[in-house]
Amino acid sequence: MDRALLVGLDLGEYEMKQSMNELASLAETLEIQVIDQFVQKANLPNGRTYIGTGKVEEIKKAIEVLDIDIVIFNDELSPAQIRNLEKDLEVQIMDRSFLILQIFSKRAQTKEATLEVTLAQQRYMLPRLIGLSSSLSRQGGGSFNAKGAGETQLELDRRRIDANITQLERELDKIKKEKDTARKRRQNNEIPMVSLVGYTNVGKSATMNAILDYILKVTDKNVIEKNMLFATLSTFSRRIKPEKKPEFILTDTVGFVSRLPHDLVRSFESTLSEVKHADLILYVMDGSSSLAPMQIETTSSVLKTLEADQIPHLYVLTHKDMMFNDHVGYYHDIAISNKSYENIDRLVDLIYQKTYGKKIVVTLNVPYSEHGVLHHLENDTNILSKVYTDNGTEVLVELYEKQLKQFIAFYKKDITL
Ligand SMILES: Nc1nc2c(ncn2[C@@H]2O[C@H](COP(=O)(O)OP(=O)(O)OP(=O)(O)O)[C@@H](O)[C@H]2O)c(=O)[nH]1
Ligand SMILES: [Mg+2]
Repeated sequence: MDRALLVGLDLGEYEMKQSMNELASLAETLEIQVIDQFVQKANLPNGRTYIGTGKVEEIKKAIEVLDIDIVIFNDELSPAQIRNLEKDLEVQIMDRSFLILQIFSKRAQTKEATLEVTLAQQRYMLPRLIGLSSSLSRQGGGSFNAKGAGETQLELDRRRIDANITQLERELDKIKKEKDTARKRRQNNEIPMVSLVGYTNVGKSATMNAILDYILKVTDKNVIEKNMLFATLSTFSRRIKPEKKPEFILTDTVGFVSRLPHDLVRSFESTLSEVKHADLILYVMDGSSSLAPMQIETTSSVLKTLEADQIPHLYVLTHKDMMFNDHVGYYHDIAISNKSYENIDRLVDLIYQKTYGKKIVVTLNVPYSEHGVLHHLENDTNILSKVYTDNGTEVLVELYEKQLKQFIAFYKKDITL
């Protein structure tokens, strides 16, 4: 197991302790052992080494004493900073972005996610080739200062990465087009699409499973839920069709983390396109965590980047079973438990209200020639009564406002007032 030191620069921009703890969890996700951490207060990062010269010296000593293999920085470093730090500290240097990219790369399971992570990694590497090639050449015993041969190699590497990026973009574009077609088909059918969105490890997948299990009594189609960062790296969509109600598509998505590498958000366009085209977004937060406000802020800012911040949404707090009292300080539309399933039915009701509108009761007159319609009504609405008349079946039904469009030809009168 690699032994690491964490280093953070406190510029007063965010809560440092919490951010360093998160960095430690990210490192542990990659099975890196965190031995110690250093935080320095500053007004500005040092252009050459990110942290100040004195701090570099202090860390160098710690590296020797503690037998450290890697130093991980809680920010994205410039290519020059990585290079200089590698030279000064003589161990592997990682920044926050690199760490997150590594986790995504290890976890990616679908072809789409694998392509996206690889693309993000290549985009991240391109401007940093000099630093990377320096550590490669050091491993090979050569000197990265050697001009000529080194530069040619660099140029070759750059061209190879450029070609890779083009190829990956092309493959992803193909997948995106296929998904666009599938989505258009669903949109034409007017099936609402609902996306679960939020910080990593807040309970998005668990909410999906709870809905599948509690409402549909389906357990074999569950998605993976785990107490770890980035358990989900692909979007999974499931059709939700309770008895006597219309259907909607529920999508579980990749979790966010604060300061997600820019390259990653850009590369996950295809996966996150699901979110961009949703009819309703469920902002999922862990109601038992003091980090909920920070998590929701991060989520909102990523959604803004995706231009998805104007989509109708609901704030959903999970872990209701772990909240110590009913007084919840965070703004929310509903608090649920994915363990006891408390309020899962109410969440589903809210989803219907937001996507299909309010419930109404109407009388429909269905001619006997329209065989399919009664069957459709039985499946998708709540039939209150049926009377067989000379002109056809007169049905009193309870349904959602937006469903009426499908049956408007048979509309007789509105009972709801
Ligand atoms: N007690 C309790 N645990 C929950 C609840 N919701 C989720 N969990 C647990 O919290 C952990 C994280 O849940 P996930 O559903 O995997 O979280 P996620 O948001 O999908 O995380 P990523 O896929 O990593 O982004 C799991 O161990 C869940 O079982 C809840 O309401 N109550
Ligand atoms: Mg998940």
